[in-house]
Amino acid sequence: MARIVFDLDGTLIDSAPDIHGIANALLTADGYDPITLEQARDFIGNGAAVFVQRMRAARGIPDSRQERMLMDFVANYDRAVTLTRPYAGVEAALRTLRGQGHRLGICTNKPLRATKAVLDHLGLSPYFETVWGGDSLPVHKPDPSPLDAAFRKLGEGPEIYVGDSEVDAETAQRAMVPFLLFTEGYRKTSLSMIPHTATFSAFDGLPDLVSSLLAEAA
Ligand SMILES: O=C(O)COP(=O)(O)O
Ligand SMILES: [Mg+2]
Repeated sequence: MARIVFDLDGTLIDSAPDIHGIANALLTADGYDPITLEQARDFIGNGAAVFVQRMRAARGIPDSRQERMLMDFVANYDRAVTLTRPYAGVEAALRTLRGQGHRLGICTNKPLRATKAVLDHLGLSPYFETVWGGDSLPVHKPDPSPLDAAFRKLGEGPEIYVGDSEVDAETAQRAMVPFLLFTEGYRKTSLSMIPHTATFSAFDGLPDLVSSLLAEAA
């Protein structure tokens, strides 16, 4: 049985529409033009503070506004769940993996409260024994500490990290764990630029991919 840890945004859930919504509420309240959904998607992956920095850069908003905008962004984040959907086949894949005895966790750069709120809203919380957010520790991905911590909580057994981005690939490398790259998320570069053990484009293929990876390693 393996310990399998998942990234969240762009991996298990398509959350960009909700994050786009909070971003534009902040921008328009201050008289700035909204950003596009593509921009919002591109800004996700390094946590809330970097998202707000990238959003400000796109609209020429001075650094002095960072702290206030980040506070407002995070304050609205827990309620930003209504437009978010799991990718096709996610829940069935999680159920299968759990049924096979694997132990599952989350390691995301999303703030922990917002992470728990969206997992609860989508009914996905029961699948995960441990959840680590971007603010669970003083450091976040690509620092491997939260990923290491998630694996420690899941006990013993082979480790696998599943994610969608350059940040996740670097985190897995630094933690020295195999990395499965979901190709349909929010990555910014081509697959060949992102170190990975294997890729997958649909969740119905994930349980078999995990089985073959574990068989190879055995
Ligand atoms: O950047 C974020 O806030 C979250 O992104 P992640 O779930 O892909 O780590
Ligand atoms: Mg991601």
